[in-house]
Amino acid sequence: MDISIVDVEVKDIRFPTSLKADGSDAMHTDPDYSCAYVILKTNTDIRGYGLTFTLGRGTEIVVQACKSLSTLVKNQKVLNIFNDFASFWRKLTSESQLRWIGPEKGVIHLATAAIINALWDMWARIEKKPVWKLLVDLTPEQLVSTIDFRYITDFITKEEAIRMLRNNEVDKKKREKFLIENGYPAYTTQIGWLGYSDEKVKELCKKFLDLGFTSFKAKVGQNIKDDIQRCRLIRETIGYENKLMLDANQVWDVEEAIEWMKQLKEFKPVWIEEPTSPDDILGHAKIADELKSIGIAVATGEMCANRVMFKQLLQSKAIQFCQIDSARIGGINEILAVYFMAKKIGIPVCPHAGGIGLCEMVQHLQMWDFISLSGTTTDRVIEYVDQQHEHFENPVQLRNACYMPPIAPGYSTKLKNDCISNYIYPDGTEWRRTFN
Ligand SMILES: C[C@H](O)[C@@H](O)[C@@H](O)[C@H](O)C(=O)O
Ligand SMILES: [Mg+2]
Repeated sequence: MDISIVDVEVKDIRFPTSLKADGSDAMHTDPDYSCAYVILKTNTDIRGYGLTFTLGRGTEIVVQACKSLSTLVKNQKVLNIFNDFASFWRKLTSESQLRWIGPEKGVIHLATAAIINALWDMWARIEKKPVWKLLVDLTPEQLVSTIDFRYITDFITKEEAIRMLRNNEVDKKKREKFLIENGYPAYTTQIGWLGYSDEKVKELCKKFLDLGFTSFKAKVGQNIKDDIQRCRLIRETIGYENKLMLDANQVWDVEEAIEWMKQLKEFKPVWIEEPTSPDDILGHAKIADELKSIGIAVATGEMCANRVMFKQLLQSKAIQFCQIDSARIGGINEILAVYFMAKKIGIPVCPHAGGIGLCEMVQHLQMWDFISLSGTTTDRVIEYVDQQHEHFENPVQLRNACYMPPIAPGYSTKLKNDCISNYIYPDGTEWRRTFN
């Protein structure tokens, strides 16, 4: 039947995570994990649920941006959108008045992600498949037709992307079976939030070792002495047979990043994440170049504005690990473009997750990548943080430190009704209690 979007609801959902320093890093010392949550209502029972991850006060601005963009979605026939998704995506990101406050970056692009994520959730619900399976089952032509290649054709073309998918079609079924049986490897950042005490860090390292984790990420960047002490503590607990990654969340200048990391080299971090401004492509390239000789790679992406920035980061070999974020750039359509570019240049994608709904979403994308595009998990892991999953109707499932493929239709983005009534800001029950 003809399904049309008749209404768009947008909600400001926040969790008081700063109270326990959950999620804290050198730059974001008191984050309240939050999201702008979008519900697309249709003339049928079918809905689409999407979100973008934000922090605290910023959420109200993203919510407003979602509302402004929603006029472009309202009264649309969903089949028209999905039959020519790239054109619809371009319409959303190119609206003549709204684009001025981007374009394709910042608040307006976060809002685009929330709406686009809701559309993919709806599409998967209509097809009665989880998003990863929807992506896997689309023909190469259909999948690539969802991507707007504007600004990246100098690096990758539609035809090349289709060819990449074709070349990998042979063993798709085998890989899907493998994934269903074994899941996809995860690493945890839970051990290393900057505001945690040493005792808590140690305790969490042990907890996640017991759960079978072999890769861990810790926050650094506020104070070198503390970093050395913290890294020593972590290495003493997890040993050198496990992997350690470090994350500075953009606090350093370029030279400072290089000097700081030289002082942490004895701890053998696999990568330093976000060593400097997310916009400084040449800066990242310089850091990567300088740290290569001491075996430390550079990773970034959670605040990379769009596919153009990713293109340049990849082209200039400024990163050795590409961290897509399901809520930062304009949703799945644009993220697929980044996966194709990363594949072309041979850089592994290790998604950023942890924030509200990010683990739930990125698992779908990385599973699609494994089955349909890269065909491997070598040098690839999905971030995992054990926070706020209980609020989702279909939360992530981990077994032996691996994400197990979601089964329920959709993008795993639907929040429970209770969660909304408790955490909607500022009137939710939990917030009223906190204020009192
Ligand atoms: C404020 C947030 O918790 C960030 O620190 C977090 O997303 C982090 O950069 C990460 O890589 O998980
Ligand atoms: Mg990070």
